[in-house]
Amino acid sequence: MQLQVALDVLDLPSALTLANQVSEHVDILELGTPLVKSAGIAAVSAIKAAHPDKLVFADLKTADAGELEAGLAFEAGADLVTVMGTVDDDTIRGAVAAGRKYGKQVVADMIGVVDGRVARIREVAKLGVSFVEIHAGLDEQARPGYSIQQLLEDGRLAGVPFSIAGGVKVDTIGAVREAGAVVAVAGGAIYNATDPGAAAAELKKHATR
Ligand SMILES: O=C(CO)[C@H](O)[C@H](O)COP(=O)(O)O
Repeated sequence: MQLQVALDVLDLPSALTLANQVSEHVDILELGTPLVKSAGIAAVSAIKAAHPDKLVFADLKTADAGELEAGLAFEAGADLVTVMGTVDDDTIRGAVAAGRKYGKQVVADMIGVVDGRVARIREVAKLGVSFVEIHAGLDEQARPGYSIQQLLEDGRLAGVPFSIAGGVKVDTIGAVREAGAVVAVAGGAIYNATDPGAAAAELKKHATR
């Protein structure tokens, strides 16, 4: 299973610093949505230039004009982009068309889908995305009683390639791997750590065990 770090910081210098601290332990460097909104699409080019050996993931969370937005990120150097799993199928198809044009990958982000999630995961998988991100966002995670377990259960049931995002930590990443995820996404568990490099190394150990 690959490990993806979400660089959920708000400016490019902080993102470059964090990427330098963790890159040797991760497979995918994700520019979080707030970073792209704050620093712009040029931040994708800067991270790719600093880490050409890593996959760069632009978490655009595109909701419309899929081909146009995905194309912007691919043109800037992204290897993967996200499109929302809830949006019009043609938006997802458009992003996939851009992926084919650039030889890059599109990921459908299922944030906000709870009821009927397995059925929608199977539908979007048929639209040509590389994998589906089963995701509980930061707001959902903040609610009392949140557990990552339902994400894992839906991943097992869906029967298509999936990643998991939603507060992945050292004590849950083993279960993410056992559920069959192709990628585990970790943001807070890395960027909130006193030593982000050590935190990423520990997660990577559990991701590949
Ligand atoms: O996309 C995101 C929020 O929308 C985050 O980047 C993703 O949830 C990973 O961060 P964390 O591990 O802190 O949940």
